Amino acid sequence: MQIAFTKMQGLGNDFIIFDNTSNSISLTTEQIRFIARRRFGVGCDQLLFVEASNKPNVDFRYRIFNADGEEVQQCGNGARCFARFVVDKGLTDKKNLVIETHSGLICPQIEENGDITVNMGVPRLNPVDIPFNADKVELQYPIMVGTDLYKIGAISIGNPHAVLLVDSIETAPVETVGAKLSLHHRFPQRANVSFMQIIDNSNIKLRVYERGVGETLACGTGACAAVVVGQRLKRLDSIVTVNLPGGQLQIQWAGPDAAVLMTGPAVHVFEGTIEL
Ligand SMILES: N[C@@H](CCC[C@H](N)C(=O)O)C(=O)O
Repeated sequence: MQIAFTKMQGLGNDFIIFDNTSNSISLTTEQIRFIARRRFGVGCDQLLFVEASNKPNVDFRYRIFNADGEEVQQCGNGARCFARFVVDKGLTDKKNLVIETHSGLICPQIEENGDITVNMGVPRLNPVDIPFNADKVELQYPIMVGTDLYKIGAISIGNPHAVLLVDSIETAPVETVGAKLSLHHRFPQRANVSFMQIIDNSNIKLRVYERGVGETLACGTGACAAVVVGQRLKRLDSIVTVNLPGGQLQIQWAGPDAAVLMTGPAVHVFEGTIEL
């Protein structure tokens, strides 16, 4: 079976996108892992499926699979690539979209300069909604990783995140502590783990160990999570430039009950077909 796909990237967080508005492509976990595997398959961090929505006033449905084959709820860089894809493919001529995901609606808007701003919804801090094992909402939670004690912000941007503050992004223990926290028993659905160095009130550096992938060059929801945690600690302003290994995102959050807005690029890389 030959399947057509589009390769896209947002700050080096890369995606294989399948158009299921006129197809009914269904892949097994093994096929997803094969496609995502670098050097053996096409290679990507996530696979995205564009589908029609049957909800009123909703333009499309968006499904996301991590490279390990697991379906997840949300993806920030993927949302921008999704919006660029549906416009470039002529599936819509709208500049403001409403997209259904497993964790609610998100609203991408195509900017004049080609960047895309996505309303990622209101961040969820209640432990039960993340989900994270804790009795009440705290700014930071103490958590043991082996014999070491860390403090994390825990938050959902539609998907679960832990955020740690570090003095130096270069020496942050992303592959070690990130991997362990991602699988920590207090996150029953596992977590994405961000390491944030605060440069000043409106600039941070960030590296993210993504659930189901490992460290990526950028994570949009991780950037949103870090800015909300930094603001709640009164360390960040309402508009923040997030410097990730793959480039910059602008994140805006006006505080409790406000939605997080993420602005950044989405880039088409190539079209391909794969034999499965
Ligand atoms: N790269 C993404 C997040 C993708 C999903 C994540 N790994 C998860 O398991 O929740 C982003 O840009 O937000």
